[in-house]
Amino acid sequence: MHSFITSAALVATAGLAYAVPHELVGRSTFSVKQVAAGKVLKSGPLAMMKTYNKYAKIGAVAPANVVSAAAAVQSGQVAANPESYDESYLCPVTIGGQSLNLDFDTGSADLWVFSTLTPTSESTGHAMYNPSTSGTLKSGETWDITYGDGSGASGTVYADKVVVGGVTATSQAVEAATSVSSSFTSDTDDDGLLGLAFSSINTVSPTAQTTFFDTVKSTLATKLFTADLKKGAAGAYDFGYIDTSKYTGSIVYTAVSTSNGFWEFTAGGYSVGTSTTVSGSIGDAIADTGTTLMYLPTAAVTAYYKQVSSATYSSSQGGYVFSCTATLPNFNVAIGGKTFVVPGSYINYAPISTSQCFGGIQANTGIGFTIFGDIFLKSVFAVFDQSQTAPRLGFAEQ
Ligand SMILES: CNCc1ccc(Oc2cccnc2)o1
Repeated sequence: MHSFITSAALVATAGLAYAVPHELVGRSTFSVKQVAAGKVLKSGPLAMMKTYNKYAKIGAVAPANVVSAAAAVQSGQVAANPESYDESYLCPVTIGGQSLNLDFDTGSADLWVFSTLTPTSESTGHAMYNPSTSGTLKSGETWDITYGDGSGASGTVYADKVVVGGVTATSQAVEAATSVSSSFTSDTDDDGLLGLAFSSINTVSPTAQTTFFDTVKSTLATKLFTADLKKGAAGAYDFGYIDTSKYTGSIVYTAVSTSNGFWEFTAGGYSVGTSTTVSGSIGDAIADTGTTLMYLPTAAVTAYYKQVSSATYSSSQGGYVFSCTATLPNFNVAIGGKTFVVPGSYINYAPISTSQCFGGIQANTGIGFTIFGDIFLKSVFAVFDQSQTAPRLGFAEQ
């Protein structure tokens, strides 16, 4: 049981003079936020530091052990800056004190970067990690990754200090690229990826490495991170806490299966536009910040574009396209018993000609599961939560 009285008592026993907090003088009753018995908040030292800081002006000084205990508890926030058309979101990260912009990807588990080991013909225009400054080679370890869009990279592995929004991994596996595919070379905003899926799908061989989140999670105030992506504007990833100002209503949680290494869950019924007819269930899906679009079961895709008169499947473009002047219906999906709305305007992804636009909803044919990519995630506030006995996903309206 953690309560204000306890903290005040602690201040008293610490032999410190303290005035009765002014907001309590003369009051006979006050309420204190209770924490369920037995739920030990990792952020107890943080709470104490806040008390000491609050009364520093009247001389309260935190004992050294409280300072160090609080320092061991981390949390932080990093901006998620959209590329054009929100193709991906890039976040500033320092590696061995060197700054790179990385694509945070909840659909993969490798932290890899352009490096001084990448051929110049493949790395021109990118920030590069130089492992010789402070990196420690993980001898004999290599990596090789291929993504759903066919892009990929490979290389060798170092250990170095990685800082994300003030959260520090003192010895994080940093995968330095010795080869990258053309779509990475040409995307000069993107200096690599920071995987946030489960470490079971990390590609380093012979010794799989932990993701940045798995490396730091035991030091976080709460073992979770949140994604607050936005349409055409900077959002943020928060590590170690939930910022309640970033969403409206309540967060609903849904169970996660980790057997494929993804943040995999079961999405419920869907509907198109204002129609309330639930047209069946979406089913098995992953929450993937590293995928730009939504890839849904063909039945849902057909139902959606049936309501867009100019829509047609373009085999040359490899997806559904429609007139850029089309008024698109919302796409609604139930998760954890709550219906989330993807605004129709979010589903006009980008122009492909003077008159045709490419759909933000496409079919999951050949993928094997549904992907809720950035088109969905920028419509919600998402919680990637390992603070409970089993991992779970949380979603709220933003
Ligand atoms: C667009 N191709 C290059 C590129 C940027 C980010 C990624 O990585 C991906 C691609 C698809 C799914 N998940 C991560 O590839």
